[in-house]
Amino acid sequence: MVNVNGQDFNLQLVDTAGQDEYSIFPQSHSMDIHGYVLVYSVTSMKSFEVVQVLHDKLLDMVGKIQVPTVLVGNKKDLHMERVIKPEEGKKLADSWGAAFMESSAKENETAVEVFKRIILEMEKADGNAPPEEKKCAVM
Ligand SMILES: Nc1nc2c(ncn2[C@@H]2O[C@H](COP(=O)(O)OP(=O)(O)OP(=O)(O)O)[C@@H](O)[C@H]2O)c(=O)[nH]1
Repeated sequence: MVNVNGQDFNLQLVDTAGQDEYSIFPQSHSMDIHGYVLVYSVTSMKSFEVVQVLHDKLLDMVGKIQVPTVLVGNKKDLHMERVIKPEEGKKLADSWGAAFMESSAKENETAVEVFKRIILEMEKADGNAPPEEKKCAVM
């Protein structure tokens, strides 16, 4: 349960644990997903490339030019190992019309913030529909 602007949202999360950019989407094709959180590591160029492939695939899959998405650069605590600048992440997110933030799994706060941001993105896409149906699925 996440509270955004005084309203409670029941979030159902679908994790893609262990899948890569080649295997990820066919299995989840039929699921009712409202928003996507795409996470890369600021310490890995490869992961930054992978989220771009994933984003292309997911647009193909849903057949839309834009879906509610938050791009997250994780591991921002690893200052010495950083290879992707915040501006690069922001630029990519802007090109998708997505929200962008950096996070660290070591900070609870930023983890909660990710879920608040995706709810806001889903609400935006929904044109701030009336609050009858507030069940969301996030992948
Ligand atoms: N320092 C630091 N380490 C992190 C952070 N997030 C994840 N890790 C570490 O990175 C490793 C991989 O994390 P996972 O959560 O398994 O990554 P994943 O991409 O979900 O992996 P799969 O579920 O197998 O796809 C673990 O050792 C985590 O402890 C972070 O924000 N900071």
